[in-house]
Amino acid sequence: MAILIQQPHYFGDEAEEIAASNNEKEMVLGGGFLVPKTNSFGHSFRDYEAESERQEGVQKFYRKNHSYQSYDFVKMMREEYGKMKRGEMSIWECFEMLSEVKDESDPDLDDQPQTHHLLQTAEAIRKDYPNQDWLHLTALIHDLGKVLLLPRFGGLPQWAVVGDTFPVGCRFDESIVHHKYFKENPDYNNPNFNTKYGVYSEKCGLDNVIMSWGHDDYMYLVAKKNNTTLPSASLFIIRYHSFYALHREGAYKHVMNDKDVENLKWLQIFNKYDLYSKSKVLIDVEEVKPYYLSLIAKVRIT
Ligand SMILES: O[C@H]1[C@H](O)[C@@H](O)[C@H](O)[C@@H](O)[C@H]1O
Ligand SMILES: [Fe+2]
Ligand SMILES: [Fe+2]
Repeated sequence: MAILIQQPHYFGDEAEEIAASNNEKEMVLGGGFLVPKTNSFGHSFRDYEAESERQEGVQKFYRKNHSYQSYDFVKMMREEYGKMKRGEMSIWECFEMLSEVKDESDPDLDDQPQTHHLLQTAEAIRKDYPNQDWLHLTALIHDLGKVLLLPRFGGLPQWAVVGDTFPVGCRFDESIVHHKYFKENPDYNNPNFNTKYGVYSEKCGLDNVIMSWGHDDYMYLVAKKNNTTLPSASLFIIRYHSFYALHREGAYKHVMNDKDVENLKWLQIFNKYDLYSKSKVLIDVEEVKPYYLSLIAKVRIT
């Protein structure tokens, strides 16, 4: 899969301005994207304690995820999957493969295929930011890394593909969902890895921080390997969209550099659409396909 697209035009302060005007819009009913109060099960979004038909499965998922995602495990996966020897395909082909993919980590989604989630995110963000076509494409592809669950990509278990992500090699922040399960992680009691900075240093930049392995980092590696010309904000969104401890809770800011701070603004905009567009309202793929194909047409397949 190759991703080569024209560099979008946007200015440093634009994210801030857009975010500010969008917040205003949210106050006005009927204008802009409205954040729903509840998910399709009638609970608040991302309520990991709420009793629901999803709760037990999600909890089991995080127990495994937090126990097995260690520094050594991630290093090994990055090395292996960085080789990119799983074949070539177009973005749309890859998108279609996600119709077979379900995400067991998500308390807000039932068993609807991931293709719906991608279209819901992309269409919601497109309505509010009609001129930022790079954001539309970013939304359409941000979860494509979940193909790792499919046999062709190694059929990885859910705990190694989905769920929130977090840095390894330093202390697991308390704000991470189901933090208690980290006690079973081999790094938890390792003095090299369980301090505030661990193997990192102040403002070293997220680029130098190793994140738990999953669909975010994989898709980022794919984009990089193909010498994508997507803007750095887009790559940042793809790579850190599951890093809720950072973009929602404000943890790990001490390792961010100035560029990260800039890109985080776009990620925080994107996150509202990624999270709150999850609903039972389905989008007609055939209707919107030509638009997304036109975006992908700016993309050269190698
Ligand atoms: O359950 C969800 C889902 O797997 C998303 O794709 C991921 O980005 C979220 O952070 C995670 O919590
Ligand atoms: Fe995701
Ligand atoms: Fe998503």
